[in-house]
Amino acid sequence: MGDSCGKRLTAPEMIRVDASLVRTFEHNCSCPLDAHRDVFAHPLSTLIKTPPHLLHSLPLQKPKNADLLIAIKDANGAQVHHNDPTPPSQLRLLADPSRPSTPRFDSVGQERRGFVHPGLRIADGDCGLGLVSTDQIPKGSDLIGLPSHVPLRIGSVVDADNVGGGVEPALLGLVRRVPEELWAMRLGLKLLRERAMVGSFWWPYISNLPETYSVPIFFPGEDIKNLQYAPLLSQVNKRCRFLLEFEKEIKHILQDVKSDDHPFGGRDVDASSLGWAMSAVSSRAFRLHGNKLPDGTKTYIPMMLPLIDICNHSFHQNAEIVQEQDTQTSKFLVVAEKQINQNDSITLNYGCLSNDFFLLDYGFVITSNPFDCIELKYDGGLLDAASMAAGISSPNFSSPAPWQREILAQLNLEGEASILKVVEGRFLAALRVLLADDRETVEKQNLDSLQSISAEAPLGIPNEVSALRTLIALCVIALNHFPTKIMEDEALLKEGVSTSTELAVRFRMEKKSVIIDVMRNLSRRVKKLAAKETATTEC
Ligand SMILES: C[S@@+](CC[C@H](N)C(=O)[O-])C[C@H]1O[C@@H](n2cnc3c(N)ncnc32)[C@H](O)[C@@H]1O
Repeated sequence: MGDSCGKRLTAPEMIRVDASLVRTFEHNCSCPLDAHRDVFAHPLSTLIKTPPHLLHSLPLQKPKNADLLIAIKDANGAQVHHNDPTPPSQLRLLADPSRPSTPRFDSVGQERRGFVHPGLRIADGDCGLGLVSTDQIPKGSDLIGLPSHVPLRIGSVVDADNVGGGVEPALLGLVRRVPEELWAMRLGLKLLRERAMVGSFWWPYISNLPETYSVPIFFPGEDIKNLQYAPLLSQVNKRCRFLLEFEKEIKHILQDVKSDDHPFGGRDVDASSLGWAMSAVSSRAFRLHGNKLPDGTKTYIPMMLPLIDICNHSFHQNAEIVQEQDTQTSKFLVVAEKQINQNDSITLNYGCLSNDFFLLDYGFVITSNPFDCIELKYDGGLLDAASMAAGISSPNFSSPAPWQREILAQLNLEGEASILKVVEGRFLAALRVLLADDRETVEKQNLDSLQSISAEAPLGIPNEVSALRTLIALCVIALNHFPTKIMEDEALLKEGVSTSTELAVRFRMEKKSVIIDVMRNLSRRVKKLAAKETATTEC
C-alpha cells in the first residue's frame, strides 16, 4: 500500500526509556494498575464482549462491466444504454483528443463536458486502482476536469435539472434519520437509490465501484478484537449497531410504500448493502463547496467525483482538487501541484488524519503516520497510579485542591472523564498544575503557557520532570494494555494472514509505535531537564 513501505517499526525492547522509571513502574504495577484497566478512552473489556454481527456480503445485485467514461460522455446529453456494457478490459481513461494542451472550461459546450489529460492512464497497483502518468506533466497542468453535474451528491445539479430525477420525500425522510457524524450514510442512501434505479445517470460510475471494502465493519469478529484499541473498537461497534438498527428502521418505514414511490425500486436494503454504500462514500467522497446560497455563503457538502476518486492518497501529494466557481455552478479540476514524472501515481491528500480515520473510513493504515495519536481517558485515579509508578510520592490527581479544580474547570477537565490525546496541551497543563504545590507560582502563569508543549518548564524543572515522568508512566500502562508486543505482531504478519487480520495487526503495531515514540521524546526531555538542574545546582 502507498505509504506502507515507510520505515520499519522499532520493537519496544530496543527503546531506551528512562530505566529507573520502568523499574519503579514494574515494581508498583500489580496493585494500582489492575484497578485502572480502562486506560484507553473506552473500556476494552465491554467492547469485545459484544462483537457486532458483522456484515459479510453484498446482497444487492451490482451492475458490472460498464465503461467509466460513459458518465462523462453523457454530460454531452447522450443516452446511456445500461444493457450494453463495455467489457472491463476496456475500462480506462480516454483522453479527449480535441484538448491537447491544458484545457479550461471556457465555453458553454466545454462546460458540459469533462476532460482527462492525455498523459494519464488507470493502473492496478498496491492501493487498488490508481491514476498513473505515462508522460512528464508540468506543474500547474489540469489533469482531470468534471462539469458540475457529474458529481454524485444529495440534491445535486442533476436533480435540479431533472436529468436524474429529484430526491423523493421517502429518500429524504431516510436521509434525515442518519446522524450528522455518519454523513457518509446519508450520501450512501442516494448511492443505493441510484444503483437501484433503471436508467440512472450514475449507473456506469456505480457499476465500477469496488464490491467490497476493507473497512473494519466488514472484519470478522476475531479481527475486530485484533485491533486491540478501545477507541476504534467503540467506533466500529457504533457503526455496526447503527447499520443493524437502520436496516430494521428502513424496513419498517418502507413496508407500505408503493413501488412507484419506493426509493430503492421496491428492493430490500439490508445492513450489508447499507454498509457497502456507507463505505463506498466514506472511502471515495470529498467534502467540497456546494452551490452558493442566495446570501453569498457557501456550504460544504460531500460528493462522489467519478474519475477523480481513482486518485490514491499521499501526504506528499502531487495533485490537488480545485473548484472553479461562478455564481450558478461549480466545476471540479484536478491540477498538478508539482511536476509529475513518467510512471508517477497521481495522488491527492485525503487529509491529515489519524490511522483511526484512515482505517475506519478508507480501510487502510499508514505506516509512521505523523498524524496518528493515542487517546486516553483523563482519570484522576489512573494518574495517581501512573505518578506513583513514576516515583512521585502522594500525588493528588484524584483529590485536587479547590484552586487546582478551578484551573481544571478552565481546561474543561472537570466532571465526566474527558478523552485526551497523548501528548496534548490540556493534559500537560493538568499534570503541571496538579503536581504543583505552590499556588502562587501557578497563578503567575496564564493558561496558554501552562498548556504549552514547547515551554520548557513553566512551573520549574522539578515540576516539569514529575509531569513528564507521570506521562511516561501512563504510556507504559497504555503499552501494557495491548495483549501483544510489536515483535509478536511482526512474527504473526510474517506467517501470512488474511487482509483483515493484517490490517488489524498493522493498526495496533502503529498505535504501539506512537506510544513508544512519545515515550522516547519525553525521556529525552526529562534527561535534558535533569542535566540542566544538575548544572544549576553545581553552580
Ligand atoms: C478514493 S479511492 C482511490 C481508488 C481506489 N484505489 C480504487 O481502486 O478504486 C480510496 C481507496 O483507495 C485505497 N487507497 C488510497 N490511497 C491509499 C494508500 N495510500 N494506501 C493504501 N490504500 C490506499 C483504499 O482502499 C481507499 O479506500
